[in-house]
Formats: sequence, structure tokens, C-alpha cells
Amino acid sequence: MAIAGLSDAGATAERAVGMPLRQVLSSLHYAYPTAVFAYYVLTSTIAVCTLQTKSADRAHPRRRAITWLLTLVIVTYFAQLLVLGIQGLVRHIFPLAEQDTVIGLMSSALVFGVVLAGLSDTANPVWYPYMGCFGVALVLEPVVASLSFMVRPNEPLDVVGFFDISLVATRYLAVILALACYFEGNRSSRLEKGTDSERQSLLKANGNGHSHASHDSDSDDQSAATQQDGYGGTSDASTDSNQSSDTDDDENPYERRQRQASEKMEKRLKEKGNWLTYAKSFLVFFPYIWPVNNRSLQLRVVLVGFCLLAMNFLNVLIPRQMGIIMDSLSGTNHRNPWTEVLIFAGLKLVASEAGLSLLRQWLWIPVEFYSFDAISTAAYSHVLNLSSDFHDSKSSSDIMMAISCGQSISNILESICFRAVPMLIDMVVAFLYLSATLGPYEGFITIATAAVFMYIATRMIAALKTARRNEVGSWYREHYVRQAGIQGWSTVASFNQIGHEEARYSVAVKDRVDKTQKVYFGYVLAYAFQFLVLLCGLIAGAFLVVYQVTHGQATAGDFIMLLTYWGQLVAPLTFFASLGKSISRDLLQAEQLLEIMQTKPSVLNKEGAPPLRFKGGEVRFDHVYFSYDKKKEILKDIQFTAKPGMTVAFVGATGAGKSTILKLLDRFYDVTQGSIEIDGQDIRDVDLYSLRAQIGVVPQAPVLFDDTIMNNVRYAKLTATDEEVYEACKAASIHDQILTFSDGYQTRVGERGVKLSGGELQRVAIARAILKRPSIVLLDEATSAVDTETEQKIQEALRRLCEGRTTFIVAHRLSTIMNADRIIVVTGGEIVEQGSHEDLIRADGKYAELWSKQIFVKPKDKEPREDNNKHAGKGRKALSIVNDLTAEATSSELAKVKSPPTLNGQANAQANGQAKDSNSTAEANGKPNAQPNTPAHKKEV
Ligand SMILES: Nc1ncnc2c1ncn2[C@@H]1O[C@H](COP(=O)(O)OP(=O)(O)OP(=O)(O)O)[C@@H](O)[C@H]1O
Repeated sequence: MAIAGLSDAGATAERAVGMPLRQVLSSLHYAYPTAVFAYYVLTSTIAVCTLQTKSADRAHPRRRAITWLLTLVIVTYFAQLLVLGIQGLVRHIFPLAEQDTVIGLMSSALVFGVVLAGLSDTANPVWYPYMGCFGVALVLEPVVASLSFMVRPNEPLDVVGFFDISLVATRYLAVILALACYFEGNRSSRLEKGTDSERQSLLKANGNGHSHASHDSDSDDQSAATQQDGYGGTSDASTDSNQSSDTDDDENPYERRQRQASEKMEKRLKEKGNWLTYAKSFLVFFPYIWPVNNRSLQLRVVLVGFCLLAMNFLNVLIPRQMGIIMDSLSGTNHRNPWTEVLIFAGLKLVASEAGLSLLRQWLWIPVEFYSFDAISTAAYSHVLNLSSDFHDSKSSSDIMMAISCGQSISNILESICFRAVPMLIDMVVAFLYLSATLGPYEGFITIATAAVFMYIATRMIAALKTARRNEVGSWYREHYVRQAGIQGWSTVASFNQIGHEEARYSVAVKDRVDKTQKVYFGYVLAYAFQFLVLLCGLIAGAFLVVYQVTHGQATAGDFIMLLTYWGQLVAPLTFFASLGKSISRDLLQAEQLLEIMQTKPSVLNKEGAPPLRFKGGEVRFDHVYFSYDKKKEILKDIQFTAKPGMTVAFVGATGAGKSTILKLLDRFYDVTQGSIEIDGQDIRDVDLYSLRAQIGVVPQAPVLFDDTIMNNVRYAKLTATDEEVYEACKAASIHDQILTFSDGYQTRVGERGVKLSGGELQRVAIARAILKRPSIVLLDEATSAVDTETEQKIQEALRRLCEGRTTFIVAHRLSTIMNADRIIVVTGGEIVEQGSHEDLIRADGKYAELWSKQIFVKPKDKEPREDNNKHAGKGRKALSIVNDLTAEATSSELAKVKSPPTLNGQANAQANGQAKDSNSTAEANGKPNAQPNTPAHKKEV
């Protein structure tokens, strides 16, 4: 940069050399810092966008030295400015040097300050943006210095001149040293790496497979190196996420969610390779954000854009108008103050909440709600159309939260389009306008103040991170104590611990209040500092204008214009400081929704698939294999055929895979291998909805909606009349009981049907299935012991439901098992036996063993426990088989078990593990193996 002292009294300098050289120097004074800044911003953006900052995994051994050298570069600029200032004071000349020289020095100090801030904030930086800046300095510094020397007046150098030259030389030396440090550090780091890898133990140093770099220099670098884990802590944001990814013991649910979301985001970023392709994945939301098929909404968006530009324009016009009024009042200009005030009032009105702002909102609100509506419905519909694997693996609260996150996508766009972009335009306009009206110093002061403000504001917000974390933690603790006390009130009361709970809560509240106060105070302090910076900028700018006014270079109106303009810039600046944080929060939330939207259903409804043609309901499992996670095989080589109208019961130990067989038939999952056919049609090749229309399911723990009984039953067929519902309920033996409820069919059943007893719940579920009139029935039988009368009613209801329909039951009651036409014994995902009850008893195999155990262990004479199943949620099952036989039936069956009848050859073969083969043979002959029991032949037990 210029040798300031040498170029003082620039007027005389021009006499010494030709004008062109002076002009080149003047341009360089502006171009040099601009070039450094442009290079730094451009390369840093590329580094961030291409994720190089994330993968920079090794601290540079000379980072600290380079930072100090950069600081020295900045100090030399300030020293030159100081020299100029002192000289000016001594000689009473202001400004002492040419304007471009001073602006050049100040801008260079500012630009290298920005570079220094970036370097100090980053533990493991990507170096080319920084080294490139030194490179530009290496080339341009000597050029500027030589030119300055050439344009200097032909006078001998004084002490100040020598001091100035030494400052420039020091700076140049610092630049060379910084570059040398960088290359030397790289070389020694490479050597070290080689030695490291020779010395490295065979075991990885840490879980992430990174060995910690050992450095010969500062401990900061060491600690920075230890922070890295693939996504090295290269910036505040990534360092934060790395730290938080250590699963903390006292991590609260909010933090856990945030951590998981940011881990997902990092993972996706890594997969995508750079920010641009990452951002592109959000294009799935484009049709929901941009009203693709709605011209009028599109027009509104365009008009909103015009409103924003007009606002930018008004932000200049209003302060300008204030200045004009002031000048017209003081007589500096010859305008009519009345007219000017009227113009001012008009401008204010247009810029007010009743003007452009109102128009913008009016234009924007329908667009905003369009996106909210479109995203929410699309997300909900997408989730409903996803398959069982998705719903089984996600917690419902997470899914619901993700769906409601649609808003965050429009928030991001709004923040960028309506706030960030207008704010940037405002800043550029302010810089240009103030430079044009009050000179480049004023423009520089504005930009410098904005830069320092941003830096301080973002640093202070980041510094509050721990305090905020503590606050959220204390909030959760308070919530937990309160919830525990209220939910467990009866325990608290019966153990006389009310006093204890009160004390606990009071401590929790105090703690939360304390932590919240700290955060509040932190924010207040941060704001105070931010406003101090702004005030300093304003005072500097105001002093400059006062100087100009007193020297006749500006008017009093200009002063008023500046004050008004500053007032207008404060609010967007404050907002901009927290923009990064709010965008990253919205991005994390949007990421969760994006993940869902990108999930494809694993069970696909083939396009153009024909509907299932039902021809009686023959179901055939053909060498079916299945695995939930593609690792552990749950079902192996399942094959059987159920003839139309047949009842097939699955028995076996818990976890054997019985319910999974039912899930496959209803296509909640697709088989991994083999096929399932209904009436000769592979269920994957028919329309999914037509398949499910033919199947009625009664789950073990039915879930009802928090609605009336009428609506719950009618859910099976929304067009059903009340009469049809009554009929279904009668068939399910629940009608009379419903009529005894206070509101009859209009009684609300509570959340998940909690207000109904287990027996009632089951029968409502059966009524629902009956109303559907399915062709195939899937029944995961409940095991809860209910009183005899209720049980009879349930059995009766089930009998009506299954009558004449192919039925598959995961059987938990001995009576059901015995009544089935075919019993299939499943062990470890394989069919080990199948046949009728009599045959399997005779075969004396696995089934006979299971049967004899149950008949002894669970006699019928138990207390009725109708409510057992009441709160059974998804996946909560009573797992044993219930002996619901009458005393007489039990003893007669026991007699059979104790002395099984003579085995016939066929049954014996099955019991000896040949069930599948013999089964295939029997099927080939068109009849089930063992002795088939048609519904007409059901045994009376
Ligand atoms: N959604 C799922 N994801 C992964 N594994 C599952 C899932 N559902 C069940 N499993 C596993 O599959 C196996 C078979 O489960 P299934 O529910 O079919 O057994 P089951 O014989 O019906 O048992 P029970 O009589 O206890 O209900 C079990 O090991 C279970 O842990």
C-alpha cells in the first residue's frame, strides 16, 4: 500500500510526475483492497460450498505464526494512518494525504481485518483463500510502493518518510514470512505425516479412525486437531455440531433432536459433496413453494419483488428528503419547505405500514399460505403413503414434528428474499449514496461499521451458546419434575411426599430462572455492545459531516440526512446478525422434512396394476422368505395353501414370525423371496387398494380413534348407513352393550379407545371388520383373559366374522387352535408341523408338546380380567397361550395327550419334520394334508 508520508502534500507531487502515473496509483489504492476482498470472499465461498472447509482435517503447524504476521500487516496500516493523523495535527492540514491514499489504507486495514477474523475463527482452515490474499499483497505492495515513490515530490526524505518506508517494508516482510511459514509448515507437516504413519500403532487412535496430529507448535492447534472427527471443527458451526455429537449424559430431548438433525444434515452434505448439490435436494419442495399452476399467485410474487425494490429506493429518498427540508428551512436551497414537507409526508406514508408494507403483505399472504397448505398436505399425504417399515422405525412424534416443519422452508426463503437480499441492497446503496453525496470517507465509515458490527454481533451470539444450552436443560428439568409430580400424584400423596415434591419443584424453578436470567443478561450485554459499535460509527460519520459543513463542503441538510439514514440502517443490521442462526435452525428442521419426502415407499403399488379378482379366497404362500432389515431372516421357506373358506391357525413361540406372516399377506411388507398368491394372482401384481379391500384385520390391540363408537365402526365403510353399523355391531355381540352407554353410539371412546374395556374394544374392532365384509380375515387373537360371558360373546362374534371366509389366526386360545382347519406350527421362522389338531396330537411332535404344556399350566378357572388389554399399545402383547377350555374338555384333551391314539403313517411323517414335503403332496392332490376340517366339521370343545 501507499507510502503515506511520501505522498503527503499530494498537490505538489502531481507537479513532479505526469498525471497518468498519479491516476494509476489512485486507482490502485482502491483496487488493491477491493481485489483482496473479492478474492477472499470468492475463494472462501467456493471452499464452503464445496465442503473443503469440512474436510480440512489437519491443523497447520504454523497457523499461529501466520496469524501474528497477518496482525502485523494490519498494525502497519494503522501505524501509517496514525502517522498521517499526527502529521496532519502538527501541520494543521486535514486530510494530509490524498483521499485515495487514506481510503486505501483504511480499506486495506479493514479487509485484512476481515481475513484475520476468518483465520482466527477457524481451527483448521482451508488455506488458499488466506494465502491468495498474501499472494495479492506480494504482487501489489511493491507496485503501489514504487508508484508512491515515483510520484513523491522531489525532496529529501525526512524522519517521517523513513518511518513510513520502514512500515511498508515491515509489512512486505510480514507478507513474505507468512507465505514462507505456510510452505515450510506444509513441508514439515508432510514429513511428520510420513514419520507418523511409520510410527503409528496398528490400532486407530480414536473411534473415528483419525490419529491425532502431533504438532511442534501451539497447543491451540493441538486442541483444534483433537476436535476433528471427519468433519473437522473448521468453523463455529461445525465445531458446535462436533462437540454436540458427543452423546452427552445430560443431553435433554431438545438437544438430542438438534444433534440428531445436525448429524443427519452433515451426513447428507457429505453424500452430496457440496452445498450446491445439497441445496438442490431441496428442489423437491419447489412445486409447493412456487405456485406452479397459478398465474395470479406468480404475479403476486413478482409484484412483491417490486415492492421490495421500491422499499430500497424509499430508504434513500426519505433521509434525502429530510435533508432537503432542513436546507429549505435554513435557506441553503430555494425550495418551498411546505412542498418538501408534503413530499416527505407522502414518502413516509408510502414507506409506512399503511403503504408499501400493507401492499406487500396483501400480495404475499396468499402466496405464503399457498406454500404452507401445499407443503403440509403433501408431507402428510406422503407419510400416509409410506410403508410399514418407515412407520415402524420412526416415532410418531418425530414424524408429526417433521410434517409441521413445512413452515421452516418458507421461513428460509422469506429470510433470504425479504430480509437478507433487501438488506444487502440497502448496504450497497448506502455505501454508494453516502460516498457520492458526502465523499468516500463516509461510505467507508458505513461499510466498516457494518462489518465490525456483524463480527461482534455473531461472536457474541456464539458466545452465549453454553448459557442457552444450560437454560434449555434447566427448562427440561423443571418440566420433568412438574410432570412427574402431577402424573404420579397418587404415589406422591400416598407416600406423603408432597412436601418433598414441592421442594424439588421450587429448586428446579429457581435453577431455570437463574439460567434464564443469565441468558437474558447475556443478550442485553450483546445488544449493548452492538449498539456501541453503531454509535461509534455514527459519531465518526457525524464528525466527518460536521467537518464538511464547517468547511462548506456539505450542508446542514446533509447532516440530518446522515442521521436519518443511520437510524434506518440499524434495524436490518441487527436482524442480519442473527440471520445465520435462524436460517441454520430452519434448515435443520427442513432437513427432517426433506428426509421424509425423499423416503420412497418400499411396498409399491405397481402402476396400472389390475384389481384383485376374487374367486373364493385361495391363499398360497410359495417358498416365502422374509427379512425386515435384509440381515436377519425372519421367515424361511414358508409354503402352504389355504383353500377358500378354510381357517388356518398359526401357533408357536413368541417371536417365531406368526404375525409377520399376516403382515405379508396384507402387504404391509413385501416378501424378500418367493411369492404370495390369492386366487392365483401374485399380490404384488394387483392393485394394492383392491387387495386391502378384500382383507379384514382384527389386530390384537385394536386402535380406535378418539371419536364416537358410531364413527369408529363406520370407518371400515364410510358410506355405511346407521342401520348397517347396528347390524355389524349386533353381529359382533356389542350392540346391546353400546345401548347401555350414556350416549349410546355417540359415546366417545377416548384416545386409542381407552374408555372401553378390553372385551368391548375387541368387539368394536370385530364389528368394524364385519362391516367391511372382507373376503379374507386376518386375526391376531388377543390373549387377555376375560370373563366367561364376554369370551363367549367374542368367540361368537369371531365365528360370524370368519364364517365362510378364508381366515388366518395368530392363535392364542386353545379353543381357537382346536377349531382351526389347519394348524401351522412356526418355530424360528420355519414351518415345523402342520395339520389338524387331532393329527398333530397323534404325531406327538412340537405341537403336542406345546399343547400339553399349556393345558396343564393355564387352567380356565381364573379371575375375570376384562381390562387386561385395555391399555395395550402397539407391540404390547400378552404372549402366552390361554387355556380357555371347559373343565370337561380339558380333562378329555388331557386324556388324549397322556395316551395319544395310535399314530397313522401320514401324521407320523409330518411330526418327524417332513411336514412341508407331505404338505406339498397333499396340496398337489387338491386337499390339505392330515385330516382336513371344513368349517362344517368344526369340533365342539
Ligand atoms: N417391524 C419390525 N422390524 C424389525 N423386526 C421386527 C419387526 N416386527 C417384528 N420383528 C421381529 O420379527 C420377529 C418375528 O416377529 P413376529 O411379530 O412375527 O413374531 P410372532 O411370532 O408374531 O410373536 P408374538 O407371538 O410374540 O407376537 C421377531 O424377532 C421380531 O423381533
